[in-house]
Amino acid sequence: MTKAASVKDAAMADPAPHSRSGQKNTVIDIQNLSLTFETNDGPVHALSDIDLKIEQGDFVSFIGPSGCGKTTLLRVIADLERQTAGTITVNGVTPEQARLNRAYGYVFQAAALYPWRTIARNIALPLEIMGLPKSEQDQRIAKNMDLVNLTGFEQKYPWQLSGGMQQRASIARALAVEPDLLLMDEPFGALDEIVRDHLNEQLLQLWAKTNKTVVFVTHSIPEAVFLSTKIVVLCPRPGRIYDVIESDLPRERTLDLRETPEFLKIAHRVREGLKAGHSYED
Ligand SMILES: Nc1ncnc2c1ncn2[C@@H]1O[C@H](COP(=O)(O)OP(=O)(O)OP(=O)(O)O)[C@@H](O)[C@H]1O
Repeated sequence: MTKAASVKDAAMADPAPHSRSGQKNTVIDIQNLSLTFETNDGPVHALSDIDLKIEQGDFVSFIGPSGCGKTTLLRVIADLERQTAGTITVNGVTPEQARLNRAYGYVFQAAALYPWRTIARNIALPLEIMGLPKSEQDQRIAKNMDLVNLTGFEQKYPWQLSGGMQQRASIARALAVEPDLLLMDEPFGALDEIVRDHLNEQLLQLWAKTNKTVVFVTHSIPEAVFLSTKIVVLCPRPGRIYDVIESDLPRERTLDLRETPEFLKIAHRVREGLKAGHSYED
C-alpha cells in the first residue's frame, strides 16, 4: 500500500482527526523530557531526552525491554510521575490540568475490578465519584458495555467472567468518563495468545468507532505492529527513544495482516531496534 493510500484510509476511518486549518491536532507534546529517580542506591535515569508528538486519533505503542521506561513515560503523561527536566503538554495544558479535566482513561495490566461490585457497578464507580445523575450513569454504562461487547453481563460479578472479559470491563470503565485519550499499560500482557489476538481485534474496532487517541505499552512485537499507527521503540540505561516508526499499514486491520510482507517488514525494523538498544549485560 502506498503512503497516499494509507493516508486516505486514515481519513476515511477517522471522522474528525484534523483541526479547521487542516493540521492534525497534537494531543501530547513531549520535549527534551528526562526523569531521574533518586534512590538509596543512587540516581536511576528512567527517561532521558524524550521528544515525541502524539496526534489526535493516533494509536501509539511504546515497546522496549524491561526497565526502559515505558510505564514511567505513560505515568508522566497521566500526571502520576513528574519529569525532572523538559516539558510535556496534554491537550495543550499540563498533565495535572489534563487529569483534572478528565482528559484520559487509564487501563492497568490487572483489571482491578472490585469483587463485591457487579460489572455495571464497577463501571459506574468513576461516574458516582463525578456525581453524575443515575440516568446519565445508566446510559453511559449501557453504551460502554456495548462498545466492549459485554452487553448482558451487567449483573455478573468479576469472578464470574473470564480474564479477557474482565479486562474488557476495565476498558469500559476507563471509557465511561468519556476521555479523548486512552492510556493502556500492558492491558493484555497476562492473557493467553488466542485471547490476546481476539482483544487486539476488538480494541482496533473500538478505536475505529470512537476516534480516541490511544497510548499502549507492550512487550510484544506482533501486538505493537498490529495495533499501531506509530511505534516508539525505547531502550534502557538511560531510558530513551531509539526509533519511531510511522506505520503505513491500512487502519482497518484483521489478524491475517500479520502474514503480509508489509507487516513483517515493520516487525523486522522493530526487532532490529530492540536488538540494537539492548544491553546483553543484564
Ligand atoms: N518509583 C521509582 N523509584 C525508583 N526507580 C523507579 C521507580 N519507578 C521506576 N523506576 C525505575 O525506572 C526504570 C524504568 O522503569 P519502568 O517501570 O518505567 O520500565 P518499563 O519499561 O515499564 O519496565 P517493564 O517492562 O518491566 O514494566 C527502571 O529501572 C525502574 O526500576
